[in-house]
Amino acid sequence: MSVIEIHDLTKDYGHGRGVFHVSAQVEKGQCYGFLGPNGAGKSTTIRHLMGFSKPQIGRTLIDGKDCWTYSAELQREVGYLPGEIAFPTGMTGAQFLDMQKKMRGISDVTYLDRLLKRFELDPDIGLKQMSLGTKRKLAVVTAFMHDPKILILDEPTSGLDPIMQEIFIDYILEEKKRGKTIFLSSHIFHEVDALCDRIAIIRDGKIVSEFDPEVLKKESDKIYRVTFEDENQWKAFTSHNYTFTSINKPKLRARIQLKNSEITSFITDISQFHIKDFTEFPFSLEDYFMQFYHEDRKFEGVKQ
Ligand SMILES: Nc1ncnc2c1ncn2[C@@H]1O[C@H](COP(=O)(O)OP(=O)(O)OP(=O)(O)O)[C@@H](O)[C@H]1O
Repeated sequence: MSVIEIHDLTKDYGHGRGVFHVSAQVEKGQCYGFLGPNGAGKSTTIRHLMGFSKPQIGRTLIDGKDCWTYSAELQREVGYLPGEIAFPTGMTGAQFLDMQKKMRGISDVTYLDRLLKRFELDPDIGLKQMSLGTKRKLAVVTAFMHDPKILILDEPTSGLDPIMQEIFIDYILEEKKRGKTIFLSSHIFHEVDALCDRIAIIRDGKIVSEFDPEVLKKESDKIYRVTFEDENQWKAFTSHNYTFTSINKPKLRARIQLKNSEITSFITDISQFHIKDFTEFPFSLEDYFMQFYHEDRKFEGVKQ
């Protein structure tokens, strides 16, 4: 049994909005990422995992329990970091944390103190006076103060500065090592790449690709950029029957995309040319992702 299960989840808000037949499984100790832009359906999926919303079709389960039926129990146990959080006004961060401690029945504050230190959060400030970033840190500490086994994170690092983003990523990696199961949504490639064992790309409420990023990196085509000194050489090269992803005449450059099996013959071919520069572009999750969002603009021709 997987720790987190999404089966055929559908919520149709009309006009093509919502999520449609989404399925995913997350095993114990795994970090699963939902990658997509605003409005793709990430928060809708997460709201169903947290039992805030009832599926029209399909089901979501955590630890084998239906998220809608067992919503109160799961909401207590799971570490949930919402995309946006509205804090009450008229109290300090410390008072808010005290309230949360009581609600959750936490008496041992060792883990909470560790979190406050780690995220450099001074809770003795009024919630109203807190900057957006500080509020975000408070949301993080609140979500994890009970040291939950399962973390559900909606765009976890949005609103954090780059240093805090790194601290957060290191923290999640450590939690993963401690065996926690994590489901996160994001539109930040670096975050997803650094954390996730499996990634689903979501577009218009549907999963359009699901993969293990390590396998994809190994198996994906390679991109090389070749720059020439001489226009005739550039012309001869670009008239070859390769898959060119861009051709730049003013700079006498071309980018080509090769399957692993084509590399040897390419190296033999290219050795006959006078080359000014030869660069391999490593696999990029962003480029892979963009394929699904720019399918109609395959040949851009202007990349440098
Ligand atoms: N309660 C609702 N009623 C109507 N439409 C909704 C509702 N909730 C979400 N939607 C629509 O469903 C689509 C998916 O929204 P969702 O919030 O899941 O996207 P997202 O990928 O999390 O993006 P964002 O980062 O902008 O929240 C959007 O077009 C949104 O406007």
